[in-house]
Amino acid sequence: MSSGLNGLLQPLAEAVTECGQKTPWCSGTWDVSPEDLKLYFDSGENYVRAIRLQQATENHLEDLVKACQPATFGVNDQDVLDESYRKAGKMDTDRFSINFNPERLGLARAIKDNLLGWEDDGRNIVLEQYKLNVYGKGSFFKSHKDTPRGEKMFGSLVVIFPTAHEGGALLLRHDGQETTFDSGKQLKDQAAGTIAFVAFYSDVEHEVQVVTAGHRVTITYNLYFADEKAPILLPRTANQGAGRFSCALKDLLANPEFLPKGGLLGFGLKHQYPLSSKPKTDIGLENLLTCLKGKDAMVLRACTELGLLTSLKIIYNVEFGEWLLMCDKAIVGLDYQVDQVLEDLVQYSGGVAIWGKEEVVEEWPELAEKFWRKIVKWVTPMKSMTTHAGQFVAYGNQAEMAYIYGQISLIVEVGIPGHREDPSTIVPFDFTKGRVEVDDPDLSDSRGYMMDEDSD
Ligand SMILES: O=C(O)CCC(=O)C(=O)O
Ligand SMILES: [Fe+2]
Repeated sequence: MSSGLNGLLQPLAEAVTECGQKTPWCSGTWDVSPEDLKLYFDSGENYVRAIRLQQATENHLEDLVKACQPATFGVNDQDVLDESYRKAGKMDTDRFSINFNPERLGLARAIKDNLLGWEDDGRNIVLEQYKLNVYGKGSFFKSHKDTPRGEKMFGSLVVIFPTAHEGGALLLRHDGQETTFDSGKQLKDQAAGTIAFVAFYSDVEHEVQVVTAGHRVTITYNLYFADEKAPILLPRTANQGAGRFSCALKDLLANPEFLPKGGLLGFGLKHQYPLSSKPKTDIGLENLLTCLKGKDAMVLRACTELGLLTSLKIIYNVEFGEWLLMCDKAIVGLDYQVDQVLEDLVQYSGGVAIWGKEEVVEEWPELAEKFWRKIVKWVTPMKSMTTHAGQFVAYGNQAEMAYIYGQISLIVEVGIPGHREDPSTIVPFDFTKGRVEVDDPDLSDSRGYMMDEDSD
């Protein structure tokens, strides 16, 4: 029976895979006027200096280096200066000023269109100037993810100014995809009034390779979704993949053999999203529905358009992989060493068990009877997290742990044939009636609550 269902889900799963081809970054060069490249900065000696970046000499740039402070980075909530991990100069926004404005120059618009695929969409993004950095000879920044600064933050923009440099390429990695952007080479043969830029989603791991000559001067921006009232911010451009997914889903819902008793479909999201890490906060995941990226947004849009009820959930892998628990919010601040973790989590988070390990369920059927309330059919592999905080070290560009990246799943409620958009028609799962339709999940992808943002 379950293999029949798996067979029916195959075209849907393939359609999602196909939509994932778009890269989670975009890059290029942009022409600007000489006036945009005039940088004013606090020399640290009670006067302000100005340099024209497009014609700055090595001496000018050395003055800029002297006015910078060594760049630190965040390891969990500690601000760390460690020049074996990050060697660069930084200047905070209150110490410099520049005419260059990505919104006025149309760069913000291009990023919205390219990274998010939001051409024709009236809604918007907001850029926040974050820091100026100077990477002189020997400077670098090892692999990290930019620290999330709120649910609405979805990415980063790095603008690289036309000062001659060699090395210092930016390496980007995400989910098996990888690219390198060598700004020194990109800018070398361009007119003096050209900048280079790279924008990427927040969960992209990246590193700056060693600068071997010259100075690489950058300004980084945090990218946010604008605060919109509309419930869903989604790409409007119907790309081919999205159309195919939508058709596959429509066909499936029309097929009476598909989930004859109704049920839950699960999509492990491709991207990670910022979750509040404040203990015992009651922040649900609904807000993140407006912040989905790339193909995650596409799946949500298609399901919503077909009238299906959707929600975001965190799947916790608890008690060393013995149970999977589906929760509406992130769980922070509980003592995870207690024996009764399953019961605690159900009580504090309103979670429900969606799977139990066979041996455990056989030994404690009363637990399964009490907690096992739902089953989920996964279209894209489930993304689960363990609740063991402190197991991983998070390397970010800032010491801040108000938000940490988490793995989230989209759950779609599918009613019985003819009433697909009515979740109340779903025949409740009853553990005592057997495990027939349950596949064992692949737990190999379970991650710690604090995501591992590897250091090498
Ligand atoms: O300069 C770059 O290309 C990236 C810098 C970076 O990753 C950061 O400041 O967090
Ligand atoms: Fe970064």
